[in-house]
Amino acid sequence: MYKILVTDGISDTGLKSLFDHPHFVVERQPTLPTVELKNIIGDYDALIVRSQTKVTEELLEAADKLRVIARAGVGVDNIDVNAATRKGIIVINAPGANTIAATEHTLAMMLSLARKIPQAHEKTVSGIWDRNSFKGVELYKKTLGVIGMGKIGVEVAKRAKSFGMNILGFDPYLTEERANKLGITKASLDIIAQESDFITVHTPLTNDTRGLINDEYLRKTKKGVRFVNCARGGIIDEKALVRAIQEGHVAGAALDVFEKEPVANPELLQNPNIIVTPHLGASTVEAQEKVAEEVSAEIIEIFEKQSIQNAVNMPQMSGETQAKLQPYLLLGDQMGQLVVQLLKGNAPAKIEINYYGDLIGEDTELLTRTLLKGILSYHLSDSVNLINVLHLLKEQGVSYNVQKNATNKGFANYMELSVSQGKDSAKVGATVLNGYGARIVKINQYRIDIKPEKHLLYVKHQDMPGMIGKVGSLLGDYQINIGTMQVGRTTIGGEAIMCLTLDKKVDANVLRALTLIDGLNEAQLLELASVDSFEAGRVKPQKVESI
Ligand SMILES: NC(=O)C1=CN([C@@H]2O[C@H](COP(=O)(O)OP(=O)(O)OC[C@H]3O[C@@H](n4cnc5c(N)ncnc54)[C@H](O)[C@@H]3O)[C@@H](O)[C@H]2O)C=CC1
Ligand SMILES: O=C(O)C(=O)COP(=O)(O)O
Repeated sequence: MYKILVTDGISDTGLKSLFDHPHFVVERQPTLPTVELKNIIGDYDALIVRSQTKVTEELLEAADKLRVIARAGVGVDNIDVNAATRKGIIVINAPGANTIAATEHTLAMMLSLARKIPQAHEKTVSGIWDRNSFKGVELYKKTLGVIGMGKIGVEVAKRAKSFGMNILGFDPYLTEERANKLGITKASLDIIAQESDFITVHTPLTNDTRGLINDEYLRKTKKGVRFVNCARGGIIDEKALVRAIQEGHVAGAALDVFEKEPVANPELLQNPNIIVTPHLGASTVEAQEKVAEEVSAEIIEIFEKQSIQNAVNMPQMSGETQAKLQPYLLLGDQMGQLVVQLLKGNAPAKIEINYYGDLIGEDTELLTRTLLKGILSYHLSDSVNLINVLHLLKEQGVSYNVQKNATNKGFANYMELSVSQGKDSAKVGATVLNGYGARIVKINQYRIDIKPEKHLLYVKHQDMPGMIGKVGSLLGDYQINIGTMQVGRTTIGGEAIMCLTLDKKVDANVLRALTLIDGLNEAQLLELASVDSFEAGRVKPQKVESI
């Protein structure tokens, strides 16, 4: 049973799939301060929040079971994503689910700003019929600068066009071609400043966008410009904005979001040219159902199927790519486990991953993380997962390098994983054979062909007659059934290897007895996590014995 904690006001209808699911228990704590949240967070497997709950590093320190933080919305600036990543916690959001709500709110704010609707409403309900103080301006034929042409920016631009506005768009990802298709003009920030009558921001709050609209930028803007911010407080520097409005350079602003929420700054709240709403951009019935539905569905997928769609701290990839990579993921994890065991207890200092064949055309980031996790999980156990593996690798000072090779290794697809520590090194090569499944086809310098199974016996011996029989009969004496056996050698009569799949684990006595066979130099038991225990996030390999 997985326990889900829901803080902030999240739609019951949207959470229905979780409420109805037999494997999940949902508990609500909508108003708990962070300090108290810290006392209970240790009990939960997943946390669902909106923008109000601050998911800090301190809170996460107490979150020992937490595997998923779900943001029922878009912006994750209230979540310490780095701290979550270090702890191996997946952070997901619901991109797109509130796009229309935020878009419509932006348009509502722009129209309200242009026609002073909130000010006029307030006066009218107070009993004063004032038809002189609220002369507005039209949007028609005005220029709107849209900074951040992502999902919301684009929808705002489309709707503003229907008001007869001329649109200038700025976004590092906006191409000329896309701008033409949207019927807008791709512009620089400076051109937007010089030409816009209205400027609306739709970027996330990042180090780059904090204070993007500051004193210096405001000085470049056209006199009488009006600003809308329904994205994040802090993108427009509030002090600079108030100054520019007081000086009469900026005509007004409509703000839904603030540097500090709830907003208390009287300079903003009492300025007659600034209209405000309390972070309502996503607050529609439809958007709230949709964000909650999306994160609920994803939480179920993550816990039940280990499939992740919208993680902000994991590589994003299409369903098609995920499906293509699926057969390689378990194999990749097993290769990692195998190669580190071949280093005999040493932790690798360097890791080399090489992809060949069909794999070079794929987005292999997830596969790379899986291979690396397989390696690290041997020493770090289940504290390592696909989320924190790169961070842990860095922390351990292990370097890794990935190469995609155009050369062919004789297989339609092939991956090779090499690890080294000082003068010790180990290598495992593997492929997925169409119709036959995963195969380990190389161990160190030896070519072999084995299906990865839970218990493997790796033997180094002299290449001479009778060795296979001796190993086979000794294992038989101990009632150990052999599934498959493969031998490999590089020169006749030189050192050779045997790799056997066994039906059960062999103990140290058997390994010792094997090394007493004349000509047998080394026997090592290799253990792989079974298919059943493979989860995208966690694999628990056993430590190996080797003689
Ligand atoms: N007021 C509210 O209740 C809501 C606020 N939001 C906020 O709106 C913002 C935009 O959301 P979406 O459009 O869904 O996100 P999105 O990810 O689709 O778009 C963001 C765009 O900003 C662009 N960008 C990033 N840095 C930039 C920079 N320095 N200059 C120009 N563009 C830059 C990105 O390239 C991207 O295209 C987010 O901050 C989100 O949190 C979203 C929903 C509701
Ligand atoms: O989705 C976003 O980024 C929002 O800002 C919406 O915030 P909320 O979920 O309404 O607290």
